[in-house]
Amino acid sequence: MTTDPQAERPKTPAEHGPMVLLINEVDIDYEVWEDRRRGLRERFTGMQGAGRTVIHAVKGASFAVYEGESVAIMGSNGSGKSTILAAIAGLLPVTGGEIYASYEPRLMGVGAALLPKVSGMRNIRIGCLALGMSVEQIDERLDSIIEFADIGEAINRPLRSYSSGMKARLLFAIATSIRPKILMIDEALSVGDKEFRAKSEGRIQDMLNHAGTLLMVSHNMNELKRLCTRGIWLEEGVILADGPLDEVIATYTEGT
Ligand SMILES: Nc1ncnc2c1ncn2[C@@H]1O[C@H](COP(=O)(O)OP(=O)(O)OP(=O)(O)O)[C@@H](O)[C@H]1O
Repeated sequence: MTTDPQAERPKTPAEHGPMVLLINEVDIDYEVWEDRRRGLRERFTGMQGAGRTVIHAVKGASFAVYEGESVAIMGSNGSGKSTILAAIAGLLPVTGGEIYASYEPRLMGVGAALLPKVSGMRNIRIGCLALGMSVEQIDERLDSIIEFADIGEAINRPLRSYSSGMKARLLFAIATSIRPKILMIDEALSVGDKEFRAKSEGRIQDMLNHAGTLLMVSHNMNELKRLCTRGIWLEEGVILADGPLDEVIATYTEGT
């Protein structure tokens, strides 16, 4: 296991294919305006106002992922896990470093961008178009997506009327309707019920059996153990450990 972020990354296990993702010395900052008013005097004299703050969410992160790998990303709240996945998906710019991907990574998160006022059915069409499917391909797959989501009549209701679990079912059904080469899951499975989790884990295993690659953020260690073989521990935006999942979980559990 590598504990020094500067040290050499773990070697490619023989059973894995070529490198599909390279994260090289990546920094990601957020700029926020915070309210620094501290009292009446400051408020009336205007001496103190809102101030610009930069949050360094990810600091010098480097790792490579190989075809067929399933990587768990763990760490405390606010350690930068979602930020790094969003940057890999191209939803956030990096402040420094580079991200290279051989295929377009597909991100599934509970907050993923579907349209709240539009029905589940129309959201399927919109989501599939965004994945690059043709209208004919969507028509072909529509029934199986609806069947996998399995949310009954709710499929005709606007998305904003869905529970978080119903939304996750629909998102997962869309995101995996064409077997993705690189799938990233950000906590999205944990909101589903037992039956949904079992079904989606089956689909993920199938994807991994077909040389797909998985990056998964979860606070549920059992879920990570079922699906992943490698772990990356991120804390305050810095990678503290990267290696076989059991070892990284042990180090993480001891260290928190
Ligand atoms: N949109 C944003 N604007 C400003 N700061 C943000 C934004 N999103 C996240 N952050 C900050 O970036 C840091 C990393 O947040 P991130 O959401 O990546 O953490 P996380 O590891 O996914 O946390 P959690 O386990 O709670 O989901 C935190 O300090 C957070 O406050």
